[in-house]
Amino acid sequence: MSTIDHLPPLRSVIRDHDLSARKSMGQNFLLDLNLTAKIARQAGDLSACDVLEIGPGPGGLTRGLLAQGARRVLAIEKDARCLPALAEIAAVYPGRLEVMNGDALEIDPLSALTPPIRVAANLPYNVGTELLVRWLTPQIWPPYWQSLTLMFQREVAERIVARPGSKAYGRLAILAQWRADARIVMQLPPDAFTPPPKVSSSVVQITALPAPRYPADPYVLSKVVAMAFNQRRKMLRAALKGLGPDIEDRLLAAGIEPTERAERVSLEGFCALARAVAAT
Ligand SMILES: C[S@@+](CC[C@H](N)C(=O)[O-])C[C@H]1O[C@@H](n2cnc3c(N)ncnc32)[C@H](O)[C@@H]1O
Repeated sequence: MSTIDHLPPLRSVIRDHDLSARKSMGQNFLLDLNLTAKIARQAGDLSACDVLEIGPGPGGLTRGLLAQGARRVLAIEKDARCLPALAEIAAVYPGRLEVMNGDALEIDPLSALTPPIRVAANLPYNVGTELLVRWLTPQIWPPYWQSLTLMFQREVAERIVARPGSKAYGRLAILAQWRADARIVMQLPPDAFTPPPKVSSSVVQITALPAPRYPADPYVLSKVVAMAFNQRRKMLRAALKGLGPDIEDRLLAAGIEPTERAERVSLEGFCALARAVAAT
């Protein structure tokens, strides 16, 4: 049986290329091409975009992104065993799929991409959060990406879209929602993957805003938020005392009670605090 792109079904690809899943590589493959097509559609209009994909594996999502009309896909895959399968996809989409073999934590793909850029990935769970934090804390505005369409374990997805007052609210929510709209667009049970992971998964759609929601220096905001949530049970005047002896005045200038705890402070409040700290 062949699919719409005239490539073999993913089970055959895995068998023919001997791609037995490796836990050490965070390999939980999506073999249902209807599902990967659905995730690719969540990424929006790809026709004018370069798409960065991390961890294409046997290429299910890659095929979805290309069939969806992506101008070009740059895929970074650590496991060299996947390269022949990906080369077969590249042959069906001439000039539109480039694969880099290596660790996404060590490769900076920016110079190889032409804006507008979207990122789409069924991320290896062991590196997903670290990659997201990097994408959320670039040195420049606007971010180099228009959108991030990313699979995470459900608990991490909930941290990205969390609101103040919830246990999930923290650094990920603030960094994501400061510069983007973030929402969960799909939920996937473990048995959607081969092999099934222990946890459920969610696809998060993070769409860059034309400008940050509130003014703040990204470095200062990042630092303040990291410190505040590092000791999330402490009052802010204690958690942030490393920012200087006058931290209580800074908190008050931002309209925040020094006895407040980080998880009850809104995004707007943290941006005001970043401005008050930067004014030192
Ligand atoms: C959860 S699987 C997803 C595979 C495929 N995209 C799919 O949806 O079926 C994660 C993929 O990321 C790759 N990977 C793991 N760590 C990586 C890293 N540090 N850099 C790049 N790829 C990595 C794995 O080899 C695997 O192919």
